[in-house]
Amino acid sequence: MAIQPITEAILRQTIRKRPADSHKGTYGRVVLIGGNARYGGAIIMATTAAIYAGAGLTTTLTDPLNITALHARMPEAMVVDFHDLKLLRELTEAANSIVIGPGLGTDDDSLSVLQTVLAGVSVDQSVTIDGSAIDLIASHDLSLPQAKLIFTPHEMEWQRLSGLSISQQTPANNTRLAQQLGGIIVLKKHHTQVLFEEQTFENPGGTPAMATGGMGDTLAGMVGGFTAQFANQLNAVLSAVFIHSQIADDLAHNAYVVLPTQISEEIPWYMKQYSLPQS
Ligand SMILES: NC(=O)C1=CN([C@@H]2O[C@H](COP(=O)(O)OP(=O)(O)OC[C@H]3O[C@@H](n4cnc5c(N)ncnc54)[C@H](O)[C@@H]3O)[C@@H](O)[C@H]2O)[C@@H](O)CC1
Ligand SMILES: Nc1ncnc2c1ncn2[C@@H]1O[C@H](COP(=O)(O)OP(=O)(O)O)[C@@H](O)[C@H]1O
Ligand SMILES: [Mg+2]
Repeated sequence: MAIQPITEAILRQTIRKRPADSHKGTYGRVVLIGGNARYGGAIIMATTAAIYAGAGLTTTLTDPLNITALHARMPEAMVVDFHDLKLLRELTEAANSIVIGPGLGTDDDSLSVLQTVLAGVSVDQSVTIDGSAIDLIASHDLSLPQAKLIFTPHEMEWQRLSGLSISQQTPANNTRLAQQLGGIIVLKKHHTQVLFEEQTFENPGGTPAMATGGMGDTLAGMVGGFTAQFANQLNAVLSAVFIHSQIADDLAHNAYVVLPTQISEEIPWYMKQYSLPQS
């Protein structure tokens, strides 16, 4: 099947005016898990993006070293030590949308956290698997749960997960491996592709001004926020991918580099535009 562009029509269908008679419970409970002692910034950026993307309630499970920093930046988030596996399991089970992996790391503690999360998720939950969580699944050949799975690998992570070297990552090979894996695959690169069943979508936007650590962590948080709010999971993912790079392209008109946290701050303004009736 031909590769389809992600269009603004998909965003207008997805990001709708909020009903007046609604509350934070209406817009989803997102749980984000990641940020070890070395990569605290990754989970702070993912959490920031989920909140700016409109998640109703956001809880982050991370290394205790990151708790003060995260609270200082985003008091909207609830924050818990991810070493408490009992609480991790309880909070994960109560979420609509789970994001695991930004800055999680790949040591034994990170593996226990990931295994606890994967063991506790159910079919109705959206689970976004990013960064270190992709690497751990690939290196330990972990079995995947029945859930609405979304993988967000860059090309190197896709190589580890699929076994396809970057030069072998052709549309036909990617589709075959994506179908074997199941779920939605966001293959991040210049002109990111989103693969779902037999369909492949391509993001028309994106700029090398985005090549800064934390840009993918920000996308993962946006995907968490959008999948928690918007029922059609594929459209939620496509909308997150599109807006993420659209903001960057707009900022890059006048800036040589765009920071991930700058993207997050712009998300609500862009969502508003897509929610308005077309004149
Ligand atoms: N501030 C922070 O705490 C940050 C933490 N990070 C976390 O660090 C962990 C390791 O992730 P990394 O991605 O750095 O490490 P990886 O070792 O998985 O991949 C990075 C390398 O892959 C190669 N590569 C090839 N094609 C690529 C593509 N299309 N896009 C990106 N890289 C490509 C690049 O040479 C790059 O050095 C993740 O958990 C991630 O979330 C990163 O997000 C960076 C920022
Ligand atoms: N040259 C580029 N063109 C378009 N998008 C880019 C470019 N460089 C990076 N990006 C985007 O930035 C993000 C990088 O993701 P990732 O490598 O996971 O970052 P990190 O793990 O550091 O947060 C992806 O969404 C990718 O599409
Ligand atoms: Mg990444």
